Amino acid sequence: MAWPYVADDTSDPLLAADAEVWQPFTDAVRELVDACVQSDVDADDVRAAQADVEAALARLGKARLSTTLGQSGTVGSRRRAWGNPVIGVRNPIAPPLHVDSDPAGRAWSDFHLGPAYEGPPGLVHGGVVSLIIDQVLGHAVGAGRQPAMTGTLTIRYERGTPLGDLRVEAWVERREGVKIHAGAHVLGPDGPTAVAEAVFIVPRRFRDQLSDGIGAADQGSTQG
Ligand SMILES: CCCCCCCC(=O)SCCNC(=O)CCNC(=O)[C@H](O)C(C)(C)COP(=O)(O)OP(=O)(O)OC[C@H]1O[C@@H](n2cnc3c(N)ncnc32)[C@H](O)[C@@H]1OP(=O)(O)O
Repeated sequence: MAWPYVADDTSDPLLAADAEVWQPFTDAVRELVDACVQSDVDADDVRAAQADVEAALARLGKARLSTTLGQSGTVGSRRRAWGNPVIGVRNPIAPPLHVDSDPAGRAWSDFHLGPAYEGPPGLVHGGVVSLIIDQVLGHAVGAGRQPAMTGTLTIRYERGTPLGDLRVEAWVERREGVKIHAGAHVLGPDGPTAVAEAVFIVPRRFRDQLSDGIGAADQGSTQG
């Protein structure tokens, strides 16, 4: 089965101009989400703000994309990730994370999670921890330029992850044919809060793209 991408030949300057428009808007909506969980104004102000939001929704609803953002670009298009819930330029649900990676199969990000991500009191929701780990593992595995999807993700929550400034690190451990074994952890002020093991799988539909050598076990390297 082919990926459901629609051809997107938007030029880089047009993409950059589009990002300049959407980035500040998305930041403002993210602040709106924060205000939604933190504001302590009275009922009249809440109702007035609701009317303002509904007016904005009417304006934005005048035109809609015919596909999701992820489906709207070719494989190389940066716009594909704009709707991503961890890193997306156009997704206010995303914290967002800026993820760095290197070709050796490591990825990392320093990020901040506020009250919109709370699970237990003062702590990050476990599903959000998992979301972030999965994404950054994807960057570590993807740094080897290998299309692969999370097959199995196991997380041990060592202790609560406090809201605030955090770091996530992920790394490829080894390859076994179409399986890529990887690890990750989230670091809080007092050390690791969650530790993960994952198996990524090169999907059947991408296997004909396997470069020579990846088919054999290749311990400790993401280079293919
Ligand atoms: C920019 C970065 C973005 C990153 C985003 C973060 C990454 C993600 O969240 S991806 C989304 C979440 N993951 C998914 O939706 C995956 C859903 N699952 C699938 O699509 C498929 O089951 C898939 C691709 C994992 C495997 O399917 P398929 O390619 O048909 O595998 P298949 O040929 O049956 O099996 C190949 C090998 O993998 C193993 N395997 C298959 N599925 C799994 C699995 N889920 N876990 C572990 N091993 C598996 C098989 O046992 C087999 O091993 P062996 O060769 O030793 O017998």
